[in-house]
Amino acid sequence: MLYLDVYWKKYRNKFLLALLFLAFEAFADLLQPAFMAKIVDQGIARSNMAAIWRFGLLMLCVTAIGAVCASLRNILSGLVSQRFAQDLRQDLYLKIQKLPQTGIDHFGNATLIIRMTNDVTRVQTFANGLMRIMVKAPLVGIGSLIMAVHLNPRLSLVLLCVAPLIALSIMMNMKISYPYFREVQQALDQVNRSMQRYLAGIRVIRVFNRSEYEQKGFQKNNQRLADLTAVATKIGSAFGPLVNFTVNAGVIAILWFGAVGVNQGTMRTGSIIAFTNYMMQLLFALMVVNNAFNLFVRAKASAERIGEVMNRGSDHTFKRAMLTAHVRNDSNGLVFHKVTFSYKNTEQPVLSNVDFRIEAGETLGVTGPIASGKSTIVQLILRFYDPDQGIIYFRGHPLPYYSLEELRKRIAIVPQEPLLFSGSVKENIRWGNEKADEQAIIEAACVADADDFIRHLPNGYNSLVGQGGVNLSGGQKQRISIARALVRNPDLLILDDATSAVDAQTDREIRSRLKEYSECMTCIIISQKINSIKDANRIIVMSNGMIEASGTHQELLTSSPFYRDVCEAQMMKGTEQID
Ligand SMILES: Nc1ncnc2c1ncn2[C@@H]1O[C@H](COP(=O)(O)OP(=O)(O)OP(=O)(O)O)[C@@H](O)[C@H]1O
Repeated sequence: MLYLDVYWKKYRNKFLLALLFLAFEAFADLLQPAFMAKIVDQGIARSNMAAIWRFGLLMLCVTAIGAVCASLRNILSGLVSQRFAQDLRQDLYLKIQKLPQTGIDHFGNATLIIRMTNDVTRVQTFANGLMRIMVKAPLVGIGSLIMAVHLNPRLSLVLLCVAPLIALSIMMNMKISYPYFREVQQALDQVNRSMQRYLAGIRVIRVFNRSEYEQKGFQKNNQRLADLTAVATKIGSAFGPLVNFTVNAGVIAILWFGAVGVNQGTMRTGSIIAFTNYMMQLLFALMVVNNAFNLFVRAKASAERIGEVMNRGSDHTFKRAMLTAHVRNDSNGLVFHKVTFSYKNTEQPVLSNVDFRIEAGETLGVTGPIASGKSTIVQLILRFYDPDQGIIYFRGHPLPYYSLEELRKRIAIVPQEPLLFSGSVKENIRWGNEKADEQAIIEAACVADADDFIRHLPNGYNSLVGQGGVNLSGGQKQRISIARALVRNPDLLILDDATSAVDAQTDREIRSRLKEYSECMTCIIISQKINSIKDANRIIVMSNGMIEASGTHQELLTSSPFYRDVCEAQMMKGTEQID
């Protein structure tokens, strides 16, 4: 948990100051039974009012100092723990932003959310507790022990028997309950995952009448969370009464021995009262330590889960210096050189020995059956993943030559599922390039054949789009998404099935405008629609992760049976006339 060092260094001084106030507070608590003994033995027993006043006032002063220290410590502990949690959440957010796709796949969305919220809160609660009570308890406990031994060494033997028993039960508590708290957090992840799944697919679930089925899945996860929490809490709460019982037995033993001592004239009543008080303070301290261990095991489990994310390395390496040796001067576009790749959980390679090139300003069409690896090509270009074998060159350099930011600045993608955010249409387009001015936005919308429909919206470019673009049709969303990609002025534009929801006429319109828009922009169009790719300089036909055929539209009509069949099928459908 080395990542916590940063926060320790940042807040160490304030933390230690809070502990100093806490120590004064503990000291004030410890003095009180001693004053009380003096009041009883020197004041009440001897009817000495002056002694009662003197020790009474001293006791009040010490209590007041303790109260001021407690207030200051409260202010500091609140401040430090909140700032610490804020920093931790912020850093975790930044770390998640920088995690490679393999890292995101590894954790999953649900657990990342829980780690950022619930786990951070647990660590914060523990840090706050440390400054409020957890450190005070051992101080008061040890102080009580010292004062008690000082007051009556013989009676202290009782403490020596009780204390190890209590320490033993606290250690057992920690050892037994720790694994359960880790499991509780994992179960919470599961509950979150079911909820996320439901919300993501809410429309489909309702249409298919599968709400009950989904509810059962949720119920199962929820039940597991409740069961595990119950077990973990039971274990924790079984130890509390055990500690309580042991200390109370100790108190009774002290009262019994004390009574015998008073009868024999070897002890004074005030000392017995003070001794019992110290014993109670020790009891309280040990109970707090026991609770603190409960909080500690939870916080430790949470801190480890946060640490797993914080310590996850970046798979991406920025190797500009190393890779200058690999420069390819023969191409200024995009080159896939014998690329083979599999996802972590796939046995067979998803791409095998894929080899193609497109020059700057050219258009590459990619087609092929479902799951043939078309979108995976895009994932590799954007470096969400790196190839297992082979090299991808962009503008003459292997991809790792560029920093991720630099690379992605030069590329724009229109994904299969357009993602719009709540805000105006204009804001959604400008999201692609915050420096884009009004004219650039309109120009991009015109190329994407979106200008016309946007102007017909109630407030034109200022019309509001709901989260996810709920108030727009699929085709409208796709066109705004294309405009957003264009305002980036990318060197490479990737359209991944980006016009699947627009009609053939609009599709043709967009393609012809794209050609005029930028002559030097390289373009990759992935599509099952032959019309969308037929004008490309080169088309590759993917099959089972391999390039089955490549060439121009005319060449493929003779060389690729798959391409020819798809072409004929789309012509026969009538709706997709190949022009
Ligand atoms: N993140 C992932 N993890 C594991 N396997 C994946 C992942 N993404 C895709 N795959 C698998 O890789 C294979 C190729 O998927 P890909 O999305 O590249 O196909 P595609 O040709 O684009 O398909 P489609 O036309 O349906 O979009 C599929 O078998 C798919 O299950």
